[in-house]
Amino acid sequence: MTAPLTAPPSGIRFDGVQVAYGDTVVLDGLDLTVEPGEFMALLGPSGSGKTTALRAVGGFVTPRRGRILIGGRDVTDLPPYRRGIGTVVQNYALFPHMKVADNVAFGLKAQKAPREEIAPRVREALEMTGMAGYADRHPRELSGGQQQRVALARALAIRPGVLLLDEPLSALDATLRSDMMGELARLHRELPDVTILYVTHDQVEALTLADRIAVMDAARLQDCGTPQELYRRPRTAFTASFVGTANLLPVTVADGGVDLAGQRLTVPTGDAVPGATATLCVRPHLVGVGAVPAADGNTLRGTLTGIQWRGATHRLTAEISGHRVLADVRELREPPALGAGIDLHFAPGDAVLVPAQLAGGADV
Ligand SMILES: Nc1ncnc2c1ncn2[C@@H]1O[C@H](COP(=O)(O)OP(=O)(O)OP(=O)(O)O)[C@@H](O)[C@H]1O
Repeated sequence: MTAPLTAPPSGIRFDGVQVAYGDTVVLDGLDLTVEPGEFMALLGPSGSGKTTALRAVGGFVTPRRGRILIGGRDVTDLPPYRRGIGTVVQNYALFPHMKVADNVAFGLKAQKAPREEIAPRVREALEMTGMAGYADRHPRELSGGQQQRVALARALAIRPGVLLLDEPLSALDATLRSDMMGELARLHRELPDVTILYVTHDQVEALTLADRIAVMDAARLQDCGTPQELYRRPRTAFTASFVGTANLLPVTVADGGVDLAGQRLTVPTGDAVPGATATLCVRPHLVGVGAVPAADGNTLRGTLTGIQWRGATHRLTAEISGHRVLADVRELREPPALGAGIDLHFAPGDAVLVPAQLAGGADV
């Protein structure tokens, strides 16, 4: 009987980490703490520095400045194999000439694990990933999803304190991806001491799986919080549009609200200074159709410019004072005609004011 897959709890700390290639800084002073056992997603557009951050933890790139700590220990100068890390990348990177069991045993052998421990730990890792029946196959005899499970088993076999996952689902089709998301959520529950750093540009994966999301853009950390915090209370227009869909409207702060193209809207303004420009963020599913009394919310008058039937919902696009506003509403029995006047409304508490961004508009 082998001990279950466990690892000493070890969080990750990025301490002012800067990575550059030649003159180009691709990770700029990253400060971020991933708590022991936490599932942290690094979310951001292509080229934002997510993979570089992950590779810095793995020891595959060397920071020009700053330190990386794992479990409180400075590992910046340690080679990858001495960091106690399991890694899974997008295209599996299995050895094609080796059987599944040998692929999974690879890290254990490299670590010079005692011979008698290898077979049981390979079995255990294959069981955890639902691949126990495939030990004698070659990777080419497996589907993409199965190969990805083997790659996960290989990473888990060394009982890592930290698991690095770089776009592990992006090569899979939609159904498999959804199944694998369920599997990863289960593994996270079953391995509560393993700290997971998960790189993705897919907000659904990040929102579904992560305990917290670090939002990256242009080599910098833009925001970090729980999925709910980032979705409900984004701190920047970038976060609002990258984590979920957002209506982003350019406004001027006024007393007790904001002005949108001359119309006063009642919204919480926090410590924003009257007269300052800002961006108002309202999620499309929090926008309703019809006018409401001023005491109940804000009414926006405009013209319907688009209507999309999405099964259970309709997505309406309206032009309001020259700005595009989306409303996701329950399927309408009698949808209004394109070009017709339309009133939309939202509750003051459903709007969030963020610093002004240059280009407004919803991101679909
Ligand atoms: N070995 C390298 N040499 C030079 N530039 C590199 C190298 N690796 C990455 N870069 C550059 O660093 C920047 C950040 O790359 P990185 O892979 O971290 O981004 P990413 O957010 O993970 O993007 P993606 O989602 O496309 O993988 C990019 O502009 C990329 O072109």
